[in-house]
Amino acid sequence: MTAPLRLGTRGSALAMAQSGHVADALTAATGRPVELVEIVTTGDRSSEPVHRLGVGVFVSALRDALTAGEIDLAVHSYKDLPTGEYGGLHIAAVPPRQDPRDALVARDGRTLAELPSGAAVGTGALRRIAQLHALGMQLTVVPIRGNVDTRLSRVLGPDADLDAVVLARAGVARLGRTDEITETLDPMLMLPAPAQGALAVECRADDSDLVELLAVLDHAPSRAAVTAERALLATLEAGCSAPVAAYAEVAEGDTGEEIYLRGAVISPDGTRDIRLSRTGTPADAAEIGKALAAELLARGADSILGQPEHAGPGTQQFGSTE
Ligand SMILES: NCc1[nH]cc(CCC(=O)O)c1CC(=O)O
Repeated sequence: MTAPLRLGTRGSALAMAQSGHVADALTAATGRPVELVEIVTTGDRSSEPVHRLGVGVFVSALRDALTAGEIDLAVHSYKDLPTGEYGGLHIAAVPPRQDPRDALVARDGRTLAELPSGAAVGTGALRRIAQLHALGMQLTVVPIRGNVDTRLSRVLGPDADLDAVVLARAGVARLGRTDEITETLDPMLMLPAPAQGALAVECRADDSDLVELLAVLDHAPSRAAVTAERALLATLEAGCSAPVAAYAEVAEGDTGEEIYLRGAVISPDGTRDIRLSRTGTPADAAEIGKALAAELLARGADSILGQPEHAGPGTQQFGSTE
């Protein structure tokens, strides 16, 4: 009998759901048994706000375990991965992406437009804070952190203290709680984070049998979309944590597959808001992302990104602040 593949995962409900989903898909496609191995990360142990820690802390323990050979593969929320290359590891599959949009969970089933003036809306990511401010509504934006259940309890629990929270629809869906969503936010208003809703299945680059095996889980349109969004982020990043949003859609056009990429850079107070888009073919995903980033910079994104007060200590080496 073949030894089970060891899939390293964080212990959070979200990570377990994602890892379990990939493990099942892999077994279904290849017949190989997969065992989940829980890895505790620095991020799980800390109570610091995520925008200070950088989400890279959730990732590095899994990558260390992969490098050390303690596990064979790891499943990450793609948007949590730093944009830089990680030596010796390879993203062998990007499975079909979930709905990448953000979601509102509000009291009394309210939508964004129905929130009362002064409503307290909780969210963690600077990207969401900035876009909530940019709406120009009379909202009180409250920075929050914690896992998806904790954030939902700020609205739904017995100790609820907020009128609404904004979070990734995919995370809520993976926990089976889509019924709690009162509005899925239009990307025109709330452009998602680069790679939101996508997973990355990673293994050692020299584990060629596994690289080949995991390819069955790869979904080309999802990979192209994520490639465009992350190329945009990487180009803009330059060691800064200002709010960057990007969303690529891949669809069948008149002349074959087309990719439509939207990108935005918004100042945290919402007063400066630069949004642009670009289309092309999925094969050119990375170039489209870089080109759109360059256009954003040319339209003034550099002056938003360059403001040092937006780069918290310790955030330099981490891409996403989601
Ligand atoms: N911020 C952390 C995080 N990382 C991945 C997800 C779930 C959604 C996804 O896979 O993109 C979430 C929760 C959220 O942003 O609400």
